[in-house]
Amino acid sequence: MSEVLDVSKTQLEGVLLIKPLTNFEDFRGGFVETWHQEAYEKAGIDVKWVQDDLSWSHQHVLRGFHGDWKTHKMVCCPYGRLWVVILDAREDSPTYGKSQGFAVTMSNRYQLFVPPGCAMGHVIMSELGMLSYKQSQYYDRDSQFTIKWDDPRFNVYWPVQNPILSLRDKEGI
Ligand SMILES: Cc1cn([C@H]2C[C@H](O)[C@@H](COP(=O)(O)OP(=O)(O)O[C@H]3O[C@H](C)C(=O)[C@H](O)[C@H]3O)O2)c(=O)[nH]c1=O
Repeated sequence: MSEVLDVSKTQLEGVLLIKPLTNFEDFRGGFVETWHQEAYEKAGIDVKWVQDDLSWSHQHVLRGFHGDWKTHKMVCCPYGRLWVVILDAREDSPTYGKSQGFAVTMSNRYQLFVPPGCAMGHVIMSELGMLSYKQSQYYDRDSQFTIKWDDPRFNVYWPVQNPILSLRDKEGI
């Protein structure tokens, strides 16, 4: 049975920070539940996930910002240390244009619940970093939007100034 979730609001409308309390560690290693339907429902998070993803990157790789208008995401870091930034791209949101960064790491086990219309970017702070995220919609590249990591309109803080980027992220296309 899962422990009670520690769910807190963030500076961004609808984005939640979750600190799973099943942080079990012993001399062998550790264990954490990353989803428990009943416990998350009790915490007000009731989403049917249809896809689970793992993305791994080398130090200072930055992926994003990417988002779409339909998909909820549940994000965590199974390995390494990430700096994850969520940017509210919803023009009708009270926090439109605002961003918030989070250290999401294997050791803190933090999860982020990200609603549609919020773009996500992350940069790897460890030698190797893995992002794991659940999606409520199947991947559809054509329905995604991209915002440049350093778009001057949003003045986002990043702990890395010269990240390693894909062409898509370099061009913001
Ligand atoms: C997202 C996704 C990608 N792919 C394939 C498509 C490409 O052949 C390859 C890499 O895709 P892409 O370069 O778009 O991946 P990222 O730039 O890391 O972006 C993706 O992963 C970061 C972490 C995000 O946060 C984005 O939401 C997501 O778009 O994986 C799939 O087959 N299924 C998928 O759900």
